[in-house]
Amino acid sequence: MTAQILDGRALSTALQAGFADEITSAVATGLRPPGLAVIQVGEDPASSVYVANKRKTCEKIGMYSVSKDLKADISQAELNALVDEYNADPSIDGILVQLPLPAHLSAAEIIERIHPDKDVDGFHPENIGKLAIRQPALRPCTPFGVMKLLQTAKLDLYGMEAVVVGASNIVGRPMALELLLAGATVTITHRFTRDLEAHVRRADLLVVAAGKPGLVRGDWIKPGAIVVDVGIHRQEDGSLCGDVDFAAAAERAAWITPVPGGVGPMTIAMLMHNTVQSWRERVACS
Ligand SMILES: Nc1nc2c(c(=O)[nH]1)N[C@@H](CN(C=O)c1ccc(C(=O)N[C@@H](CCC(=O)O)C(=O)O)cc1)CN2
Ligand SMILES: [Mg+2]
Repeated sequence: MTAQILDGRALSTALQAGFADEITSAVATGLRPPGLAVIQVGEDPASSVYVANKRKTCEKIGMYSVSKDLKADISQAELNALVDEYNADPSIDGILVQLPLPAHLSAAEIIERIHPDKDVDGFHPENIGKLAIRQPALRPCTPFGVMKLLQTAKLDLYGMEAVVVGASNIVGRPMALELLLAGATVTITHRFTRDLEAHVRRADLLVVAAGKPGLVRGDWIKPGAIVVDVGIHRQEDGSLCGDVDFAAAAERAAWITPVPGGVGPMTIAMLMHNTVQSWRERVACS
């Protein structure tokens, strides 16, 4: 078997075209465009690539974006004050602080500081709580993007054995909540899981977000499974790879996401989705 590709790059491009049309039409009628504030602290090279992609995408679809590149030694109080400014700014619909932050800063504190209605990353406890109890919310972009990819491929997850590898606040945990909402039977594995291979072997749907290149071997994949790889690692030759041995996994899986071109571009598409959603609600109320 050779797996069909879940093409996140193509879907992201299509979604962006839809947002661009909506924004162009709204602006033509005199409405302001959606506004996104993108904050980066320090110069982590991978973060700089992602932040540049986010800013470029805003420009491409006609979204207003403000960029703040802050020195790595900025204080928590200064960062909080900047978020307060954007919380109060009526031209801004979404605020994102790129993670990870330097060690002296608290991600939890800054995430809670962002107004839940402008939390386009969907990381605020209010938004995560709403996701957990099936209320409408701004949803974390990576898991939301994975769901959009699966829905677009018309993959019905109802009753499936879903295994999520990794329990981070930004991917693994909200991913498990999304899959539960979609009717899957969900297992989350993590660093204390005793027999990862046994869990992976019984997965009809496997989502791997462990941050370890090549962690999941191709021969662990259940024949016919859906494999979603959230990992991104730059190799010595400059190429990118995921947490799953792609070539071997693609021999057994029915569907698989590539790295690059799978989940990464969907994260950006859903960030645009969330910002447009926040903007729609704000302009409708103004
Ligand atoms: N505030 C946030 N920080 C982080 C998030 C997040 O959603 N919000 N997620 C990750 C990084 N991330 C988004 O910020 C992200 C990762 C990867 C991509 C992407 O487009 N990847 C491309 C390859 C890009 C490359 O050349 O390196 C792909 O997979 O095709 C976008 C966003 C952690 N931090
Ligand atoms: Mg609210």
